[in-house]
Amino acid sequence: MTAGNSVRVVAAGDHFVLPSLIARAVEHEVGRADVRELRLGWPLEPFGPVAEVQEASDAEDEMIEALAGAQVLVTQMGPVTERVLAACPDLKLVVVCRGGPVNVNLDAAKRRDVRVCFAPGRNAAATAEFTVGMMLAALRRIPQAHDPLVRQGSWEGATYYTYERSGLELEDLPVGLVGYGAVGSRVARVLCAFGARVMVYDPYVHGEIHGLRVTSLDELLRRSQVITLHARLTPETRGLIGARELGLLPSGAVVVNVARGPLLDEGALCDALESGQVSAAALDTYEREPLPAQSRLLGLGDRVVLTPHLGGASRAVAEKAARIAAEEVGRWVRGEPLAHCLT
Ligand SMILES: NC(=O)C1=CN([C@@H]2O[C@H](COP(=O)(O)OP(=O)(O)OC[C@H]3O[C@@H](n4cnc5c(N)ncnc54)[C@H](O)[C@@H]3O)[C@@H](O)[C@H]2O)C=CC1
Ligand SMILES: O=C(O)C(=O)COP(=O)(O)O
Repeated sequence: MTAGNSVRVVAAGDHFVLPSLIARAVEHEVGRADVRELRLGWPLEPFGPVAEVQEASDAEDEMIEALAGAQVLVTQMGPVTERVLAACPDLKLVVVCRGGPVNVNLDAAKRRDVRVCFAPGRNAAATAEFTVGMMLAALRRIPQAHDPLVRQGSWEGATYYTYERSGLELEDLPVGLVGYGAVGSRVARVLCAFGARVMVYDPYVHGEIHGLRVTSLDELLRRSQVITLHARLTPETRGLIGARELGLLPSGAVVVNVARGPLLDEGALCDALESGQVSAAALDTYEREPLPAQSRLLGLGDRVVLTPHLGGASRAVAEKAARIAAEEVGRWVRGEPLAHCLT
C-alpha cells in the first residue's frame, strides 16, 4: 500500500470470530487503519467450503457492499467468490481467520493478484485439549456416569463401575496418533505427561520426533489400545481408517476422532462397535454433519460419546485468530513477506 495512507479494512466476523476483536487487533497492529466492522447476518454451514455458498447469494451482495473501496478483508467464512472479487477491484489482501481459506476462490484471487492468507494453528490448543477430554470420557465412561447416577439422586456408582466396566487409565496405555501436525503434536505432549506410550503415524514426518515412536499405520493399529485421528482431510486421507484398519486394532480398542468425519468409514466403525472389536468411540466430527437422525451411531448407546463438532471452539480461539490475522495485515502494510500466504 502507499506509505502515509490509511488502509481501509473490512473486519467481517461471523459465527465465531467477532468483528470487534478483529478490528481492535488490526488497529493495534497497523495504527493507520480505517476498519469497518461487519457482522455477517446470514447463516452459512459452519465449516463448509465455498462450493456450498450459493452463487449470487445475499451473502455475496452483503460482502460486495461492505467491501466498496476496501483494500483488506479479514473474515472467517465470508464467501470470497469470483463474483465478489470481480466486484471489488480495490481489494488486495484477504486474510481468513481459520485453518484454511476454504471460503476463497483461490484461482480467481491469483488471477487478480489478490494475496490470500489464513491463520493456521489458532484452534490447535483448543482441539488438542478437547481431544484428550474426549479420550478420557470414553476410557473412563464419564458422560455415562454423570447423569444417570448422580443427577437422579441415585448412587449406583459401585455397581456401575464393576471391574469390567471401570475402564482404562492413560498411564502406560499404548496410544496411536494418526497425524502429527498442530493438533496431533499437542495431543502427544499431553498424553506423554499422563505417561501414555505414544506412537505416531504421519507419512510427512520423518525421523524421531520428540522421542516418540514413529511407525507405519499398520504397526500403529496393531499396537494401539486407543487411536486418535489428527490428519487433515485430503483425497489421500479420505477413508484412511476402514474395516481392514479397524480389524488390525487389538480387540476392545477405543477410537477417537476430533478431526474430520470422512477420515473414518463410519459404517465400518459401527460394525466394529457392534461386534466389540472397538469397545468405545468418542467422536466430534462425522461423515455427514449435522449427524442425521437415522445415523447408526445413535443406536449404539453408551459405546459412543458424541459431540457436535465443537472441539476447536474455545473463547481464546477468536482472539488468537484475530491476532494472527492482524499480524498478517501488519506485514502486508509494511511490505514484509507474508507468513501464511497461498497466492
Ligand atoms: N473438531 C474440530 O473442531 C477441529 C478439527 N480440526 C481438524 O483436526 C485435524 C488436524 O488439524 P491440524 O493439526 O491443525 O492440521 P495440520 O495440517 O497441522 O496437521 C495435519 C497432519 O496430518 C498429516 N497427514 C497428512 N496426510 C496424512 C496421512 N495420510 N496419514 C496421517 N497423517 C497425515 C500431515 O503431515 C500433518 O502433519 C484436521 O483434520 C482439522 O480439520 C481442527 C480444528 C478443530
Ligand atoms: O476445523 C474445524 O473443525 C474447525 O473448528 C474450524 O475449521 P477451520 O480450521 O477453521 O477450517
